Amino acid sequence: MLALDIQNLNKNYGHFQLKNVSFQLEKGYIMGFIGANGAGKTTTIKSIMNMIQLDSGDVRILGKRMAEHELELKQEIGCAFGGIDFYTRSKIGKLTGVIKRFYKHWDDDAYYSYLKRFKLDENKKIAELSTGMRVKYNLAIALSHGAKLLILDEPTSGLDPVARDDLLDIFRSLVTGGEISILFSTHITSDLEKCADYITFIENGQIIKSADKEDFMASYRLLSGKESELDQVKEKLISYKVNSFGFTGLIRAVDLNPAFGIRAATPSLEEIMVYSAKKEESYV
Ligand SMILES: Nc1ncnc2c1ncn2[C@@H]1O[C@H](COP(=O)(O)OP(=O)(O)OP(=O)(O)O)[C@@H](O)[C@H]1O
Repeated sequence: MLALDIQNLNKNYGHFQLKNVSFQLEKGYIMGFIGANGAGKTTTIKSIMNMIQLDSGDVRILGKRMAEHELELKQEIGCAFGGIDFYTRSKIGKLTGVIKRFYKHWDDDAYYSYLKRFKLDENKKIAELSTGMRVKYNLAIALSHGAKLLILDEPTSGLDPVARDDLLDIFRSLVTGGEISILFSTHITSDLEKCADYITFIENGQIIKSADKEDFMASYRLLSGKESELDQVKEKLISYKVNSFGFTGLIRAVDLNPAFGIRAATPSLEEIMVYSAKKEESYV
């Protein structure tokens, strides 16, 4: 079953357009949503949540159309945009008392067990929470109202490596039962190498690729060779850099002809992002 199925989302802001954005997330998995600043990640997430009016497109969550079942589906979604700063002077307990009234299936036992698991003290004020604790508080809220789909916009940014690792472990443990699915956007590609099952890559409002992580990585090759070898592959490269040792360039695996005999390796997600972004600039 699909936790999330989005088809042909279009939104025109004039200077920026989401163009036929489509991708699917299977229930019980983690999808990382990557793309450069301004690529359209937040706009896509807001479209999924019906927070902005789309020009066209269809969003289905857990098999139901968001347009027709928004109130019902919002009970099953936990969404966080990094920050609950309006309530900074309230204590956790007081804020939870307000939030929980919105949810039909609120489970106090689950809430207290997540507070304990995430080492959150109800008597702390929101202002006193670290960035990592705020993310965990958001998760505790989402999980206590029975959210089956977590949509998180840059949940790990601003966290130190230990707090990030801790959160990624929590993400992995949450999807283990097969009931919960997570879509999260990030710039920190190493987080995805560690924890994502699927990767969706957006660039300039268009989905470049959405695939199983291994397939995603395998669909690109990073070539390195002597500058004299560059001419035979130049046209096929997404982009390349030249330095005193030769050149390094990214190519789609389907475009690589083994007869070229140029050294090829699997690129990291970061290299895929960097070289893909470079194609919009002039070649060096
Ligand atoms: N309400 C709005 N009105 C007009 N343009 C908007 C609006 N919201 C976002 N945009 C534009 O849409 C584009 C994509 O922004 P978006 O926030 O979706 O990118 P992003 O991939 O989340 O970027 P970042 O990684 O920097 O958060 C940007 O050019 C932005 O200026």
